[in-house]
Amino acid sequence: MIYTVTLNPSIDYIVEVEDLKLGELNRMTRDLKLPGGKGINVSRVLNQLGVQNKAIGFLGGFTGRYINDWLSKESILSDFVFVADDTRINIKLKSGQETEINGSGPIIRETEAEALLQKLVKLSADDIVILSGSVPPSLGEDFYERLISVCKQNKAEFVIDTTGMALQKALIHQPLLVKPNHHELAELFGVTINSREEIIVYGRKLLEAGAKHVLVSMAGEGALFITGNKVYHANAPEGIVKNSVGAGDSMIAGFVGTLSLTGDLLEAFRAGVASGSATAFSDDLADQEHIEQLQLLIRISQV
Ligand SMILES: Nc1ncnc2c1ncn2[C@@H]1O[C@H](COP(=O)(O)OP(=O)(O)O)[C@@H](O)[C@H]1O
Ligand SMILES: O=P(O)(O)OC[C@H]1O[C@](O)(COP(=O)(O)O)[C@@H](O)[C@@H]1O
Repeated sequence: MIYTVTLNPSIDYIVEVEDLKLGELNRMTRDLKLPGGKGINVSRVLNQLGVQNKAIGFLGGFTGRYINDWLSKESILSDFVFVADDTRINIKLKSGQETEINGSGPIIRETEAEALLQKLVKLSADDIVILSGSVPPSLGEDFYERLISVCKQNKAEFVIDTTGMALQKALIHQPLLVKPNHHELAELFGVTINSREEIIVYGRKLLEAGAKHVLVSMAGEGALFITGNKVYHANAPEGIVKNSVGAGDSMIAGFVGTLSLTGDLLEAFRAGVASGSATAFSDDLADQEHIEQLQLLIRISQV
């Protein structure tokens, strides 16, 4: 079974304003409320791909109920810990450019944190746990380490998609996959990256630090897949970008879901890129038909 863990879910409130004027009244031309948070996005795309999975994490208040109801309607298995405080609302403002304003998240008590860890005590070596997104400040920076240690004790594989120290500390525990975008990769090493060659240099450092496979996504430029001593590039298909929120999460879903079904790393890479692009070209996340269409347009070459 694949588990997705979203410590900090969100309602993504997508707002379109034609010509945003700061300090003035602006009227929305369109708005959309979607369940969000990285692991939840991964679960929704895995579901599209027909890959059984269970979403866990923390939900609270009216916003948490909205997300829970949405997941039930899509028949996604879930088992969240319900907390007293409201799940956050993240603003995704579209006005020419995409501007994101993400909340810090609700207060999580130690008893609630323990309840989440308890949901993973029966993991086995056949399971993959996808740990995604930011950590609400009240949980403490080491919470991913606590989750990883439960995965390791039960010999389950884990994937981690987060930033900064939490990602750095996870590498030694040999995650199945890490997927920074090229900006996050540069930030992680405190450098500026100007070329594909430099991305490969820093991507390889993540392998050396312990990751089993590394995907570096580059939005419209596609992605690099770094594994063993090989590096592959995949183009991103051409299309009209509607909403790239969740593109990275969709890529993780496509990769891990396909790897779990086929065991084929390059097919997983292809499905990952197609899923990311299908989401970028949609208002909501990618659907199965769109992912299948785009897979036909992806060329993978060894670098
Ligand atoms: N503008 C785009 N055109 C085509 N594909 C895109 C675009 N933006 C994202 N994607 C697809 O989604 C993947 C992940 O996107 P990216 O923006 O790099 O991740 P993140 O959401 O984590 O920042 C890319 O590798 C690509 O396949
Ligand atoms: O936990 P964080 O880092 O604040 O990110 C949460 C946000 O990331 C998203 O999961 C989208 O992530 P990606 O665009 O990187 O795939 C949104 O749904 C959500 O608002």
